[in-house]
Amino acid sequence: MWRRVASLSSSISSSFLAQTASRLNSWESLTTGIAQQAKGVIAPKEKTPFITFVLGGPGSGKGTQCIKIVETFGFAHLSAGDLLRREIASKSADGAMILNTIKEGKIVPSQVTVKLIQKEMELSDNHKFLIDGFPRTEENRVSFERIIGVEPNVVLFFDCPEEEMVKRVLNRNEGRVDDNLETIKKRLTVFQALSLPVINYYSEKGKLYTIKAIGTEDEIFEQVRPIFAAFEVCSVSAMILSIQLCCFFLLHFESENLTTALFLLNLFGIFVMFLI
Ligand SMILES: Nc1ncnc2c1ncn2[C@@H]1O[C@H](COP(=O)(O)OP(=O)(O)OP(=O)(O)O)[C@@H](O)[C@H]1O
Ligand SMILES: O=c1ccn([C@@H]2O[C@H](COP(=O)(O)O)[C@@H](O)[C@H]2O)c(=O)[nH]1
Ligand SMILES: [Mg+2]
Repeated sequence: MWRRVASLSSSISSSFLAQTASRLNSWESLTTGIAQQAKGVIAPKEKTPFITFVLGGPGSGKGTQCIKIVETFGFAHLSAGDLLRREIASKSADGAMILNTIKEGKIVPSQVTVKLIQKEMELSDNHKFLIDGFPRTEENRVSFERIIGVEPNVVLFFDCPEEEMVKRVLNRNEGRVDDNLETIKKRLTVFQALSLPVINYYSEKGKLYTIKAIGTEDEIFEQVRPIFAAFEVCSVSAMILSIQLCCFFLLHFESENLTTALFLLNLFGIFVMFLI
C-alpha cells in the first residue's frame, strides 16, 4: 500500500500540489511514528514510508551515527553493505560475485542491492527507514526509484577529510575484507567518481543535509539531531493545529454543515503546512 501512495506522489512531483503532498506525507509519516512509538504498537504497512539515505565516504561514520539516530528517533537501519555481507556469509548464488566486488572496492549491480533493500523494507514493521551507504551511484539511485517507487525525504551526507577516513577504516578492526590500504584507495576513487554525483543531485533537489563529520561521535550527532527533531516538531505542530481547527469548525457550524467544515479545515491545514 505504501508503494502505491508513494508512486502517486512522485508522479506529480513537479507541481505545487506534489510539494505540498510530499510535505504532508513526511509529517504524517513522522507523526504516526511518534504516536506509535509512544504506545508501543507496530506500524501497519499502509503508512507512507519516511526514507533517509545516509551517504559519505568509507569510514566517514555513517554506521556509527545511524545507531544513534535509531536510538533517538526510532528508525529501522538498513545498511546496504551489511545486507551484501550477509549474502556472502549465507553463501547465496550472488555471494562469490559480491565478495569479489567488495574486495575490489567496486559497486555491486543495482538490481542485487535494491532487491535486498526491498525485501528488508517489506519485512520491517517500521515505516521510517535509514538506508545506510546507498545509493552509491546514479544508476543505484534510478534503480531504487524505479523498483521501490519512492524518493527519499531526507539525504544525509557525512563530509569527512580523506586522511581521517583512512585512519578510521584502518583502525576499525572488524575483520572486513575491504579494510586495507589498497582497497580503501580504490573505494575513495569510486566515491569521488560515482557517489559524489548522487550527493550533488540531492543537493540540487534541496534534500541534502551536510554534516561536518569530524570531532567526537557525540559532537557529530549534535549536528544530526536537529534535522530529525525539526521534522518531528513540524508534524506535532500540524497535528495540534488540525485538532484545534477541527474543534473550532465543529462549534462554529454546530455540526449542521459538517462536510463543508471538514473541507475548509483540510484546505486550511494544507495551506498552513505548506507555509511551515
Ligand atoms: N567521530 C568519530 N571519531 C573517531 N572515530 C570514529 C568516529 N565515528 C566513527 N568512528 C570509528 O570509525 C570507524 C568507521 O566508522 P563507521 O563504520 O561508522 O563508518 P562508515 O561510514 O559506516 O564506513 P563504511 O562505509 O566503511 O561502512 C569505526 O571504527 C568507528 O568506530
Ligand atoms: O549499495 C552498496 C553498498 C555497498 N556496496 C559494496 O559494499 C562495500 C562496503 O559497503 P559499506 O557501506 O562501506 O559497508 C562497498 O565498498 C561496495 O563494494 C555496494 O556495492 N553497493
Ligand atoms: Mg558502514
